[in-house]
Amino acid sequence: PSVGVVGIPFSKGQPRGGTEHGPALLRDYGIVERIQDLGNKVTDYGDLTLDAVEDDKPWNKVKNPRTVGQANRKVSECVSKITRDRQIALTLGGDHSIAIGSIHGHAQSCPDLVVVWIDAHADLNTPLSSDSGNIHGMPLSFIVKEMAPYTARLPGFEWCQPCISARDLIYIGLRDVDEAERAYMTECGIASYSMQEVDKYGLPDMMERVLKTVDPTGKRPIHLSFDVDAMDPEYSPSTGTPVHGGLTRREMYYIAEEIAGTGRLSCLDVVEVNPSLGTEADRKKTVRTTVDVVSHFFGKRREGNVSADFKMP
Ligand SMILES: N[C@@H](CCCCC(O)O)C(=O)O
Ligand SMILES: [Mn+2]
Ligand SMILES: [Mn+2]
Ligand SMILES: [Mn+2]
Repeated sequence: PSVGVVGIPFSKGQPRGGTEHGPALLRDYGIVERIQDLGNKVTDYGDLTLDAVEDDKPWNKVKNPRTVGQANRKVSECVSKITRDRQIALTLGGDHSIAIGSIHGHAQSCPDLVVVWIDAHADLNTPLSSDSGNIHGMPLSFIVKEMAPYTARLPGFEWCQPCISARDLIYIGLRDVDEAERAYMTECGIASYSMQEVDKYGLPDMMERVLKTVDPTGKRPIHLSFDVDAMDPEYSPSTGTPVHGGLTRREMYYIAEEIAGTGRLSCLDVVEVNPSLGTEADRKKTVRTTVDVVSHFFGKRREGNVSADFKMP
């Protein structure tokens, strides 16, 4: 399959500088080459140029609304173009607010997409429910149609219409959900497989349930939004909001190989790698694990791979 990679050097959805260096670090550790070496045809579109909006006053507690809105409009245009050209989009973040543009753009060319959100957090706060005011904790409230009554219209988001139904979204890995987010999920009927369900069902049964729930016909394009903080901090320490008791490297490999096996991965977000956090060893561990996991989303199989042009020796 052909893959379009775009770097989204962005950090204004949260207060810890450093996620803007995520794309460069992932590239330095060979994320593009690893995907190419698996036989994928890869086009690297480079990094988006994202500017801060002058005098971007908070909206209530919400920080950098215009800057985040403007950036996501660009993300949407870019992802829309990549997916319209029938390429799998790979967006390298950047904080998780970039998923607003990524899902919006993907939905322009694949309106029947489903979203699998792999994260320790629900990222479903609204501008009024958020305690932190960090938009990386709110992306899905701008995207899920049933959330519209609760989501205030922010300056900079005039372009953004919600584009998926609650039944087209499913979570994996939740273990740090705010009260309002839990209430919204119940109200809207959003399905979730938290770490409790991961342990209760085990991955094989859980992944079957996830895909059956969100895509029973097994035909719909998959938007996989992967927040590296879904993994246990043991594997991905350099991230802004780490939470203990997360997914292991093996568990992420399994999930990635099952998603890849559907042949319907249509956009992958890889977000919240923050090279500025932790020790040099933490940074190396985080980016190496992330690149390894991403290779399994793009065809790497632990049973072994044989390239198309392999000649039996
Ligand atoms: N729920 C917290 C933490 C959000 C973490 C965001 C990450 O998952 O992208 C908040 O709203 O600030
Ligand atoms: Mn997130
Ligand atoms: Mn998270
Ligand atoms: Mn731990």
